[in-house]
Amino acid sequence: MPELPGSLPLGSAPALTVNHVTHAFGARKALDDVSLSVPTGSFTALLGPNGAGKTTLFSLITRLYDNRTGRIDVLGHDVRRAPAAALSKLGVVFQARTLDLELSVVQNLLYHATLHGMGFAAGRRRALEVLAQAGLADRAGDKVRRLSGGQMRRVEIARALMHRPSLLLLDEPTVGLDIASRAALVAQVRALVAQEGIGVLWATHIIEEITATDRIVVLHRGRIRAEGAHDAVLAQAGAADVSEAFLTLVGDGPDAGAAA
Ligand SMILES: Nc1ncnc2c1ncn2[C@@H]1O[C@H](COP(=O)(O)OP(=O)(O)OP(=O)(O)O)[C@@H](O)[C@H]1O
Repeated sequence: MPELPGSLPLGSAPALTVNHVTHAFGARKALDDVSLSVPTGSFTALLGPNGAGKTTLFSLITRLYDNRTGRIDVLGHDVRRAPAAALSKLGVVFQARTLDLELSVVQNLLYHATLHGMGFAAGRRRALEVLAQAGLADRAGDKVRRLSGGQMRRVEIARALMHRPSLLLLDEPTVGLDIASRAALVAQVRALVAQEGIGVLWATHIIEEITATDRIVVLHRGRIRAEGAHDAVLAQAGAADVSEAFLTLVGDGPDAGAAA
């Protein structure tokens, strides 16, 4: 079978499928019958305003919360029935920073490698590889505390890639970064999609981060308002650009949430 650059076989399962998932906190539904997919080799932007349900969705995919309705598959593995197989294919960068500031960059990565059952030598080799990919090979021995915010984010992405996941989730990774750091981060992740064929779900409310080759999922008040290729979402919203589509789909006007 032909292979994508990241050695994912063509025709393999999507990196992520979410089918009819609902999640409530008390009486409030944070997610309401949500279905979406992230093909391998795609950059899928999950676009939603504050409170849309993006973090709740990530918490269900990563099994911080248990999905009691519907089904979530990572590369064809049901996260409920086969959590070990599903989580082994999943890399995550959470909204809050989770590096140990007092350890070196490479120590942070090796800690993650150990959690994934990698031996020391293999872990070290892979750490240097992902740091080189992230343009941070020369910072491997530095304490994380000495890095800039943008560099820390890039280390977190490198760490998430240590175990060669097929799906990478990033929850508003550019929050608090300046424009140059934001651009470097987006470029790093787009290169991964192009070169390694992984699927990326990138949660954001920053429209400038989205390009015409992306897939877009618009989430608002826990419901999917649109999903598809960039141009298809614009056509569905009758919009000339993503900003206009976003306002039409999540605004408070008469057309808001027409798909709901
Ligand atoms: N632990 C919780 N307990 C109660 N309600 C919650 C909890 N977590 C989230 N919610 C509610 O669920 C809804 C979705 O929140 P969520 O954090 O998933 O949205 P979000 O799209 O990630 O927002 P943001 O962009 O602000 O991070 C909101 O109404 C929020 O108040």
